[in-house]
Amino acid sequence: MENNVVLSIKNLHVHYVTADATAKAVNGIDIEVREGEALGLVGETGAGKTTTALSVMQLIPDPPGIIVDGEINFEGKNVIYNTDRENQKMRGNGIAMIFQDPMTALNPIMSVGDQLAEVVLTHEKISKAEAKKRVIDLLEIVGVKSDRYDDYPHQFSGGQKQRVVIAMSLLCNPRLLIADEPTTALDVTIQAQVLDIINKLREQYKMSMILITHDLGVVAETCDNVAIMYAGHIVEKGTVREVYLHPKHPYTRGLFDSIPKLDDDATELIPIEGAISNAADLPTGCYFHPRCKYCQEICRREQPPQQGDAHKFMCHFDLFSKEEA
Ligand SMILES: Nc1ncnc2c1ncn2[C@@H]1O[C@H](COP(=O)(O)OP(=O)(O)OP(=O)(O)O)[C@@H](O)[C@H]1O
Ligand code: NI
Repeated sequence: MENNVVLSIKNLHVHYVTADATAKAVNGIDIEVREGEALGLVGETGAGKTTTALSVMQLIPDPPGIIVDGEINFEGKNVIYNTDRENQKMRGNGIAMIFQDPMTALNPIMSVGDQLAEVVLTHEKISKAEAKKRVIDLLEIVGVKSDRYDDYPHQFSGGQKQRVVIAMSLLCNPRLLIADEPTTALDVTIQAQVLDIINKLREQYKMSMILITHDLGVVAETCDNVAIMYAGHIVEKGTVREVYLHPKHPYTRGLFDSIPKLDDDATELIPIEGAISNAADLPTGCYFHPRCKYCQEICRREQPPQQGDAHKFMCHFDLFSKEEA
């Protein structure tokens, strides 16, 4: 693998095609994730974050979803051409995904211990006793006591369920964890605990991670790099430090301006003025232009180029570098 790149997405385009509309959910994004790196993927609702994650997992519902163009290379292999069997293997011990709602991952009519053991047994040739031991050990690590092995999902609180799901996603030592708003459904105090667990395990297992969230504070605490997504584009990306200290895209600026203080608890994004564009009816030129207070004629006409090297942004202008100098 070149430079320890675990995941490399190139020029990915994903549409949802229905009888009366084509929603252009992802419109040519590039993402790279290295060994051990945590990348935050941030953007308002409808930006295309989950679609990106599902594309990597090869779980886009088809129909209506279609990967129209691009590459998704995981450990050097384009997963778009995977067979079902290869996908199963990849989801077994290559990439794991944690969904926002833990119940999508848990079977309500099977005890938690049994379903986790089953995950291990379908992917590895080990004995039932060994599988059970692995499950109990991992449940302990995420803070679920072993005497809950035979309990059913409905007997767990929301936070406990999400711990179980985290344990489940790590059973087969994935190289990449995709966490899609893993704490949104939880109380604030529980959120911090769950993030702590994810962080510790990530270090312990040297996992890479893509963390999808609306919460810029969570990204600051958890991630090395950040990608800001808007209407199916990555409009800005770089190290958390660079992007937070020197945001270069008007949209990123807007996101930070909408937060009272970064060290405040209220880091949830407050929507900036105007609504995100309808993916089935995207504007001409720069997709952000209808909401941009710096909009010029060229922005209505032409899609902006990518600027920058390590810190990239997609804009016709470089509006904020001067004021910093
Ligand atoms: N199954 C589907 N059929 C049709 N359109 C869809 C489908 N799933 C998503 N879309 C559309 O694709 C676009 C991107 O949706 P996606 O769920 O990827 O956004 P997101 O960034 O994850 O948003 P959120 O923060 O709300 O989870 C939206 O316009 C959405 O309406
Ligand atoms: Ni989503």
